[in-house]
Amino acid sequence: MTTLSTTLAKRLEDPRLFRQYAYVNGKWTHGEGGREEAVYDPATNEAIGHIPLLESEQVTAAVDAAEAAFVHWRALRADERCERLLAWYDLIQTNREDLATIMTLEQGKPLPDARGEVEYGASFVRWFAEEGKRTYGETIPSHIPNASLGTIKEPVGIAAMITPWNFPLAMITRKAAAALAAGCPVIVKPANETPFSALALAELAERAGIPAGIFNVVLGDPAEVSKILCGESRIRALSFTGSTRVGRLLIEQSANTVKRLSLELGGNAPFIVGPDMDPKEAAFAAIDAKFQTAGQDCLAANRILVHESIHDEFVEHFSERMAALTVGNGLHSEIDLGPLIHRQAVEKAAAIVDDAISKGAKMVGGDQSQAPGENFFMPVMLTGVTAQMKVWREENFAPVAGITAYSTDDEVIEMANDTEYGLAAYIYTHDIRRIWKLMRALEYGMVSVNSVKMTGPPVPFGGVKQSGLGREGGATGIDEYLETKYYCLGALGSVSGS
Ligand SMILES: NC(=O)c1ccc[n+]([C@@H]2O[C@H](COP(=O)([O-])OP(=O)(O)OC[C@H]3O[C@@H](n4cnc5c(N)ncnc54)[C@H](O)[C@@H]3O)[C@@H](O)[C@H]2O)c1
Ligand SMILES: N[C@@H](CC=O)C(=O)O
Repeated sequence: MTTLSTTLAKRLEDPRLFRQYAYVNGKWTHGEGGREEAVYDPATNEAIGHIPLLESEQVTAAVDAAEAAFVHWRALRADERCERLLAWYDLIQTNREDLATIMTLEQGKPLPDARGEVEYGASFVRWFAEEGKRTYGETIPSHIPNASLGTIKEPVGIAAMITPWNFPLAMITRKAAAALAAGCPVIVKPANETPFSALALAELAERAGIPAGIFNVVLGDPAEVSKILCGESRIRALSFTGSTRVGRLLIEQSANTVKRLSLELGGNAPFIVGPDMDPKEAAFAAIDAKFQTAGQDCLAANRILVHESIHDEFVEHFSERMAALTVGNGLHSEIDLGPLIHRQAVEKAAAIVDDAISKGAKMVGGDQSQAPGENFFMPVMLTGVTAQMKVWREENFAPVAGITAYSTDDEVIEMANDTEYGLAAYIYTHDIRRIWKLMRALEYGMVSVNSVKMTGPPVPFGGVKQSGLGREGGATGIDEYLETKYYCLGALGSVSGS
């Protein structure tokens, strides 16, 4: 195995958080076939480390380990699991700076954003540590003489998690903490672009006293590993965050084993600005909603729909503010946008911009000769975008903002809903009737009114249409990992009220 890269070695207070192995059954594991893959810092294209690609038997060994460990983990009291999860939470917080550094190096996002993600990811661990103590069943008024009826909640079983590269830590903790709190062992397959955050979480889980076999990280060829996880009948729940394309594939592959599926898929968020808004305030909010994580966010405001009466002023403020955004290596200070994850993402963004221009959109910004490296993409504003353009139809996952004008509420509702996606939508207006009308008519799982920030542990995060199935976080997030067992206790004798 290749040695720790000098960049990382120098930067971490605790170099043991940087692991270049898979983590199976409490052991750091290399690939038995000798296959490995390099992981690159997208800002510099420097290899920051290597990961092993496990053989299929090694992935199956993770399932064996989880199966064996399940017996003990589910038997713990909820408050005992809570304590381990809180210890994990504390360790994540204590090692925040190292975790943020690892994340910036593998994902590219600016260090302050990476610190924010570590906090955000940790917050799910604390939330579910507590929620695990509240997995109540029900008492059901009986319709059967002399019987008592009710439900209890039981862990669904081994849960597999396949996670994306854009939020390499929080997308794991939002799933894993819920499953662990429910009493389920977990097998995580992170994106190969960003495995080191997942492996650091495993190191901290071990230190927190989470037993061997309960939190596993498998690495390998994504299609190969996912096929095994989907086809494994002992894995009872599969939680995936990623593209709708891969989500569809996983649904197909899981059909034979009839698993519980939780899918957090792509988004194509509309950002609607009403005629009563201050165009500057709305433009600044739209900038925040579009350009975080360099636009590589499922919540990114892709289609900005502005009332015609304030459109031109809005566009002016938007372009002024966009021009002030700084693009560079996320490790440097005062950076707003880091690189895209790899060169293909840059090429895809360029193709989306070219397509829009060829169909009549006007471009502001986007002088790519100013890009500080080959994976960087300078932010672009496109005005006059239409439903025929890729920028409207596809999730661009890049700093490309499409803006267009509308004239009536009914028109903007139709425009906003004109997509296969239904994850999140933003509304900016202070008119309560308009807010209510739009909020009810928008076909989205989450609607945020006059606020860019909408997520956090208490929130049922998830989409409708082809943006996914199920909800993560909130009071219901743990249900994705619980089965309801109904019981009927018969022949109890006659008890009044039974
Ligand atoms: N709804 C949400 O909560 C949410 C959150 C974050 C990201 N996302 C979505 O994730 C996407 C970006 O992430 P991404 O590019 O990593 O997504 P992706 O679908 O390409 O990859 C996600 C995961 O699937 C794996 N994968 C890739 N190809 C596979 C295959 N053929 N078979 C099985 N697994 C495969 C990857 O290794 C990774 O672990 C965007 O569409 C974004 O909207 C959604
Ligand atoms: N920002 C999202 C992740 C989407 O890419 C979240 O908060 O979960």
